[in-house]
Order: sequence, then C-alpha cells, then structure tokens
Amino acid sequence: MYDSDSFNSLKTHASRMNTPEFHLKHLIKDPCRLTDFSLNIPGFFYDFSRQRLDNSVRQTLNTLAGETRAKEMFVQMAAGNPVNPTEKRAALHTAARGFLDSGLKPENTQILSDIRTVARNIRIFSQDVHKGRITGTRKKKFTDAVIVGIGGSYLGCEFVYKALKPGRHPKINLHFLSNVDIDNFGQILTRIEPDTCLWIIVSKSYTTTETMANLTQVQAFLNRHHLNPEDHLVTITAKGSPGDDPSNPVRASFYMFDFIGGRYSVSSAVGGVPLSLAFGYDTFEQFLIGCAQMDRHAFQAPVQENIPLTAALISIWNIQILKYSAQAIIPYSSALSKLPPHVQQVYMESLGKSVDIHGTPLPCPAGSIVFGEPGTNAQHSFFQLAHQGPAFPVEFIGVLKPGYTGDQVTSKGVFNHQELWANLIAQTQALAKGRDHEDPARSFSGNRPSSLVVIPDLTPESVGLLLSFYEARTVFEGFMLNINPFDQFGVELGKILASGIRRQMAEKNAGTPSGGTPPDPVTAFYLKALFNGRID
Ligand SMILES: O=P(O)(O)OC[C@H]1O[C@](O)(CO)[C@@H](O)[C@@H]1O
Repeated sequence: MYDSDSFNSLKTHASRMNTPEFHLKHLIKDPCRLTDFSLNIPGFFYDFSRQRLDNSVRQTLNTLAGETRAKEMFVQMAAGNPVNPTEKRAALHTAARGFLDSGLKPENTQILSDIRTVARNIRIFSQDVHKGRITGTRKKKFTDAVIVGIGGSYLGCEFVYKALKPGRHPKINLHFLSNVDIDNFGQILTRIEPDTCLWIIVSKSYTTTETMANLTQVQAFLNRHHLNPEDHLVTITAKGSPGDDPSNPVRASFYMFDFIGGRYSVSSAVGGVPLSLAFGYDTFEQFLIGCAQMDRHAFQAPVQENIPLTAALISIWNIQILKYSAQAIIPYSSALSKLPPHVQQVYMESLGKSVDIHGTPLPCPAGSIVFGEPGTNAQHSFFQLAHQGPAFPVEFIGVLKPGYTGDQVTSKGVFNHQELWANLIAQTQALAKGRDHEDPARSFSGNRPSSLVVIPDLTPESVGLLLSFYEARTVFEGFMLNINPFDQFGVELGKILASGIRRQMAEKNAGTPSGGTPPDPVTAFYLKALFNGRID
C-alpha cells in the first residue's frame, strides 16, 4: 500500500485538504454534501459528510481499495482460506452466522455442519434451562449465570447483553467475571444465590491464567456450598483443550473452533450460550441475522457503496495520511456503553502491528488508539480536549428509538431521547464548524472530523449489524495495510514475564524460596511492598 500511486497521491490530496478553503465549515455548506458522503442499507446509515475529504480524495481511496485487493481478501476470508498465515488458520466468523453457504469453499462445508450442531445444542440447552428441565444440585431453577472469561472470550458478549437488555427482562441474568482481581469475584457473590447460579467458563485455550484462577475460585465456592460442578459448570472451549476433558464432567460443554478468533467470536458459542440463556435462542438467532446482513453487504457491495470498506478507507486516510493518532467511538446510547471497549479490542488487537504478513517491518506501526464512552457523559469528561486540544476523529452512533419506552415526560419541552439527540447533532456540528471568538480561550478551531452511524433501534438485528460492521471494517483495514488482523503476539511478552514473577510469589507463599533474585531492583521493590502490604 505504502508505495502505491494512490497512496502517494493521497499525500498530495492531504496538502490540499489542509488549506483553509477546505475547512469542514465550508465543505458542509454544500447542499449535496450529505447525499454524496453517506451510505445506507436497510437498518444502517453511515454519514461521513463531516470527514475531511472531497470527491477526489474519495476516488483515490476507492482506487487504493482496489489496488490492495481488500474485497478479494474478504472473499478469501469468507471462503475459508488461511488468511491468518502466522497461525495457519482460517478466519470464519462469518460462517458462524450461517451466512455464506455460497462463499465457503466446498471442502469447508463440514464447518457449517459443525457450526449447526453447536447451534442446535445451544438451542436445546437454553430451552431446557428455561423450562427447568436442567436445574442445579438442589433442583432449583437457574436464575443467574456468571460468564468467566477475558478478552475476546468476554468483551463482545457483555456488549451485546447490555445492548439488548433495555426493554427486555432476561430469563437468566448474566454477570461477568473477567478480571483476576478478587474484588471482581467478591462483587459477583453479592448478586447471585449459589443454588440458582450457573458458571460458564469461556476460554478457547483453557490456559489463560486469569480465567483459570477464577475457575479455581468457582470450584472452591461450589465445594463450600456442597454443589456439584457437573450441575453448575458449563464450558465453552476448543476441542482438545485442557477444558475438553471427560474426566471432569460438567453440566454442558460447547466447542469453540480454531477458525474463529477470540475477538471475532461473539456470534459463536461464546455469545450464543450466554445470550440464549439470557434472552432465548430466537433472539440470538435474530442477532445473527443482523450480523449476516452486514456480512453480505461487505461481501457483495462494490467499493464505492461498501459501508465497512468505506469506513476502513476513511480510517486509513485519517491515521496514515492525516496522521491522527487516536479515534473515539461515542455511542449516544447507554445500552451501547460496552461497544467502545469491545471495538477497542477488536481494532487494537487486530491492527496494532509492526510488520506486514511477510514479517517485513512497516514504514510506521499500524493501528491507532481507540477509546470511547457513551454520550452525553463523554461531553462532560474528555470533550474539552476533543474541541480545543489535539484533534482526533470521532465516530458517533445514534439510535433512533431507545430500548426503554416508559416514563415519557418532557424537560424544556423535549423528551430525554430528544435531548440526547440534540446533543449528538450539536457535537458533530461543533467539531466540524468551530467558532471564531475575540477571546482566544473561547475560540474553537473546528475542522475536526467525525462520522455518524445511525441504527433505528436496539433490536437484535440492529445490534448484529453494528457488531458485524466493526468486524468487517477492521479486517478490511488490516487487509489494506497488508498485515495479519487475526494474530496477537503482542500480548505474549507480558504473560511470559508474569509467569516468572508468579513463580517467585508462589515460592514465597509456600515458604520454599528458591533463592532466585527478582530480575531487577524495581521488581524487588514491588514484591516486597506487596508481601508487606506497605511501601517502605
Ligand atoms: O479464550 P482464551 O484462550 O482464554 O483467551 C482469551 C483472550 O486472550 C487473548 O489471547 C489475548 O489477551 C485474546 O485474544 C483472547 O480472546
């Protein structure tokens, strides 16, 4: 990408766009601006009229998409080719939605049958739990389930659960035990009853130390309450992992496939089991239908009409060419409060890379910082900097109808949801237009880019569209950057170093120090402070 003609031409365009006549306050006056710079499919509207680009930039970006074979790579991915070369794996999260029977290579059809088997088992299991045919050791119906998992085995599920919760009464309440911090476990114990709680262990590898430490807590908790693990534990793990062990019987177990990466796994059993327990399998299936709609669009739509591909191109324009180093995701919906952390992992773990797929160092590391909070809360925390500090692109998300429809009273003549939208629209304007003022402290430079994604509601289909949009956008960006968006070796070094530190702690706990010294004085200082419970 970096040595292509279109990439070089984008740099020339950037010099032009940096001149005062291309300030967003001028561009957005064009009556055709929104029509020309927005894309729409049923249930999903993408407005990029307040991005710092014009038709020439857009055309060059579209050429770049062609040169980098982004769409061909997407088709390769959906066909089941090994698009994850470092781990020699396919990346078939699209197949988990039951989509792409046609796109999948004939030799991969067994995959669809395996996925359908897991889906059928999820449906039967969740119905049996709801009907009370499956109960705990003391024959009481389950009311709560705790998801024990971290990273990709947790974030997406929490996002979808919280997005679907307003206006719905979960059949089973979900709780999330991700952090190894004992306070996380302690908090959950205040919200559940031992007899009516299922514990769902989600770990592809079944070796992740945080999840294994929490599993040990859960087993001790079940023992204390004289409850059988085979009644109260469920596993979601890879075939052949240490958790796939018949000598440790559990209430039910479901497979995660090696062709679905953790951060892309919400539409597999990782989301399927908890979300079906919470809302019923039919709701989960509607969510998959929403995901599949966006998959189909990403797969079929030409570059200039392709929403996730256009969003990926804009991201390349903003990061690689205009040199913004961060981007914010701001949903104007409390229900979507866990979308930013989920996208943060999908995006940063996929694209934070320093070499291309051949292992050659990139001219500059790929990816950018992604962060976010729901609006309007974000306005009252970091938006000061967004308006007057270093600029960064913002992606706003608006929902036309809230999940909760009760308590409709007005304040200053408007309903809460209208107040929310008044702020959302105002923020996009303020960032773009800015304001001249005689007092420099009250001036706003403006020309700060933003996009606005609009979904009609918080139905499972809409949430599925949103989830799949961010997945497709991320992989498109990875393909264009010629990096592997499916591996995550960057998380390994810290894990390796933690194991050495853990060993020293364990030896001390056991009273059998090996005499080994901590690797450096700073580590020695913190180990001493932790064991003494004070800083000397
Ligand atoms: O499902 P596992 O094997 O417990 O892994 C959890 C998470 O840890 C990571 O490997 C990195 O921290 C993620 O990619 C993954 O989703």
